[in-house]
Amino acid sequence: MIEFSGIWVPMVTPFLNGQVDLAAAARLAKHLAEQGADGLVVCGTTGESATLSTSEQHQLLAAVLTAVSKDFPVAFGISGNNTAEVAQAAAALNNMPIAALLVSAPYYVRPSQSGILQHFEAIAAASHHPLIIYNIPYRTGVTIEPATIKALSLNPQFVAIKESGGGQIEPIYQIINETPLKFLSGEDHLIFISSCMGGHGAIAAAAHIRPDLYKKMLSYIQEGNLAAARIIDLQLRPLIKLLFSEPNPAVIKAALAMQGLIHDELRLPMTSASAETKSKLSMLLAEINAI
Ligand SMILES: O=C(O)C1=N[C@H](C(=O)O)C[C@H](O)C1
Repeated sequence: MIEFSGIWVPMVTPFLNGQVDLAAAARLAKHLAEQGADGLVVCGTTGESATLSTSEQHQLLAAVLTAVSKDFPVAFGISGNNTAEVAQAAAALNNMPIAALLVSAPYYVRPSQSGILQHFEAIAAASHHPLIIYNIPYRTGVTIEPATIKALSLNPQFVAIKESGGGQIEPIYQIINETPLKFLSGEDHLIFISSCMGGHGAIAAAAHIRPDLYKKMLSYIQEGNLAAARIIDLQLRPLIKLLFSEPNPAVIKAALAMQGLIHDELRLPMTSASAETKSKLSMLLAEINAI
């Protein structure tokens, strides 16, 4: 039984000379599992999935699934703004041993809440996998309102939500208290707060670096030791801020390159972090013993 809780890492996609670096992806997946991540997401936002062909996405998924143990959960991100195509893409993954699909709202076209509901229902009908709803309005252009999330949660195929709603507290309360969904923060700087509110963890790109610290913070919160959890939160906060100071995943890739895990390469239109950010980054990584 997969627990959709704890600290999941939406993996970057390593590149080498313009190609997906499958060996580095496998190495990174293994490293994150050994460092204590509770699960991985392949082809999330951080995975630059918008620049990957379907065949590259599937090869990447296969490389990651082969690198980790059979019972280690790996979710896969799908998105799109043509419901029939996204449902077809979901159905194509029905035989893959993945833990769940992470599905964002249709981007760019700004549908009504009824359209969003029907989009998710069509994907659920096409898929044999559990689904994680991904609410990220600053990227898609549309918010999945709490009422829509509640309606979707009546279908047990929807198991969790990754909430990146910009930090408004009221929807977080409503989702945690009025739906059976596992609440996973998609706002890395709000993991402490949302977990104190009853959230179940996070899908956090920042947790590429020292996932063990995020897990420790979460278990202190669950034990009611808020003072100890706050110390970790305060320790992580400057790094989280820097990791998102340039378009993600530039700074995270720079950090992983400093750790010797991947090459510091992105696909256009994404670009590498600036030299100034990299010099601040090496200091902050050293402070938390990450390099
Ligand atoms: O890929 C993800 O999943 C995440 N992406 C977010 C973003 O870049 O918008 C950040 C979050 O940590 C997880």
